[in-house]
Amino acid sequence: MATPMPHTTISSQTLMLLPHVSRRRCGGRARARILALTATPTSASACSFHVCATAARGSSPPSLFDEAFPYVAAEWKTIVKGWACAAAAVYCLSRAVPAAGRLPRALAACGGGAAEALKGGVALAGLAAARSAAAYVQQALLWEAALRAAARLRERAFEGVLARDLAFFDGRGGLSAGDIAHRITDEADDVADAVYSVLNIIVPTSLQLIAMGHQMVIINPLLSMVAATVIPCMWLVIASLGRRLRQISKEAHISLAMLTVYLNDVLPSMLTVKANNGERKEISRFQNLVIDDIKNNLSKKKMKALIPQVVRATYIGGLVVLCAGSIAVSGTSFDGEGFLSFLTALALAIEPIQDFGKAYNEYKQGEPALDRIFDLTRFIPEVRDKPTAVHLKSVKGDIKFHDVTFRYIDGIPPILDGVNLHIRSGETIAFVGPSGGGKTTLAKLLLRLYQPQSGYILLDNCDIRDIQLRCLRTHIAFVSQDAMLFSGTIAENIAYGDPMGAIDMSKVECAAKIANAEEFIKMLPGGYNSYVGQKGSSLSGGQKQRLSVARAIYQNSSILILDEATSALDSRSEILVKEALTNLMASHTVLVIAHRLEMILMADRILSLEGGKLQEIKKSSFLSRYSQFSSPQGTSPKLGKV
Ligand SMILES: Nc1ncnc2c1ncn2[C@@H]1O[C@H](COP(=O)(O)OP(=O)(O)OP(=O)(O)O)[C@@H](O)[C@H]1O
Repeated sequence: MATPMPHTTISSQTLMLLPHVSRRRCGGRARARILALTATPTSASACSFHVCATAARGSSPPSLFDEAFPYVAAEWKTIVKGWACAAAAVYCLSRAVPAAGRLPRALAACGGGAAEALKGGVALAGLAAARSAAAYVQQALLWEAALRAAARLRERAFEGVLARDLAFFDGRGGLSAGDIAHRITDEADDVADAVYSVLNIIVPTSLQLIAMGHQMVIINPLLSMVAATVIPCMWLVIASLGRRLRQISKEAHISLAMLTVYLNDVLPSMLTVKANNGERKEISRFQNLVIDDIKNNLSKKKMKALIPQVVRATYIGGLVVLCAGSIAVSGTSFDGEGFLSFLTALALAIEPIQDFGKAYNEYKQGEPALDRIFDLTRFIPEVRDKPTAVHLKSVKGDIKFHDVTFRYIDGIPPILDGVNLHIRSGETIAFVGPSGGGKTTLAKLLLRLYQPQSGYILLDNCDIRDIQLRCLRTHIAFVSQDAMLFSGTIAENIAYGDPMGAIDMSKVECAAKIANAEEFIKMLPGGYNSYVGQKGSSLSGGQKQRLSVARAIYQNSSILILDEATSALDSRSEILVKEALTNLMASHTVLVIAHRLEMILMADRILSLEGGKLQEIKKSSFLSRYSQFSSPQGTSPKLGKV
């Protein structure tokens, strides 16, 4: 007998798509709340390993820089090419500085040496053009690296979200779907901006600063020292304003995130809004959020506008100091040509200093976004694969629950209280009981969407914790009450279990036929290629349900769970689907959670789940107990929550 053990991997198979309503630029939410999250990688990427290894060691969490480094380092080839272009651009610039200083003399000598002046001008123009071209390629390459790094991070974050336990999506994870979508879309863009700025300052800006500083020192060391006093002043100003900008940016991020979350909530609920005349109320809620957003965003924009002005003012102040310095040293061998070259070099040195400031600010703005994205990946799921988990090629469908006790939240009575159950291979079991009795929960435990607090479940005498999650869920087809469909075509929805682009159309058509969906599909203009709209919004409840049944049939699993799978069907459709299910029941282990008498009577055994306890009901006593529900027309009566 298998014993309860901790588990190991992840499957995203059963997770629903996150609604995506997103806008550019959003960021922080209360950090304390976010830090409650945790995550583990599904892929063996270097980045994932790094984070997990640290988590496993129980050491202090890695710094943001450490976490982000592998994503950026993966783009090293593009970065090196970009930096090589930067070096070329700086080389052109350093050649242009003395050439600029010589130009006035060449122009003054125009009368006697026009060719000389032309040569100097052409050389300068050539250097400027070469510098522009190199700078352009440098920026394009560094942007490519930054965007690719952000895309990797985005993928990793989504992977992390899919690896989360289902409980995270039940609202106990502390994050709404809108917030998650926002982090993965908009905030990843903020991270790209920050990465670009940092890449840009590491080499191009530093090189330019060093090259121009070098030029200045060659021309006039004393004056260079005077000029150098301007740099720390500017840097102090930039740093202090940057800290303030980070705080303001965080507030702006929060207000924009709240707006996104709100839209994610309200847009999919339009039916309820309209049916309840909620439009005015929603407009005023939206306006309040917009006002908040404007206030915070405006503060951020003002600060961003203020910083260059302050930097410029410091720069001009510095130049005044420099002029005074130049007067003080006028007795030295500082000629006009040297002075012009010096000023050119100084002007070109100021540019990278300003870039340092901009990059610092960009990084400060991107920091909260980076933190929030990594928060999606910092966790270890409760339900995961053991390293020794096995893959079962096929299963017979023999299921045993041993003393299974489960509650969603600590401190409340268990939903399942020491449940023991043996379902033999090929059996059909109907689960009945009051609403909220725990029927769906029982099915979810079999799928390992949650972890029982005690007891264990065996599939073909193998503890389901010892079976790879992907494998387990491949052998169990689940038709949920919600008949969840995804944006996409009918064929894509039926063949959801297959990888993208690997749809077996003959299998799709066959599944649709068995599920009695073929008739309505053929009436659609695009047939199997018709789009179903967001969450299948263009289809009726019964049509969605038939597609869900078709999806389960397509999966061709040994175990079929039908959770009120026919509740939205009319009696004619129900009869047809019932016939199809009768055929499937002959060759599958079927768990039916049903409220319709006919569906219940199709089962070999009827089990009632109430107060956490399972009890078998004989068909005869079940029939006599509920005979009052029999429909006069002979169609399947709905029992309600029995
Ligand atoms: N994700 C969840 N988090 C917390 N409690 C939950 C969650 N899902 C279900 N519950 C609670 O667990 C209990 C059992 O729910 P379950 O969906 O299993 O009942 P059910 O018998 O299938 O009900 P119904 O027949 O109405 O579908 C209910 O009280 C429900 O409120």
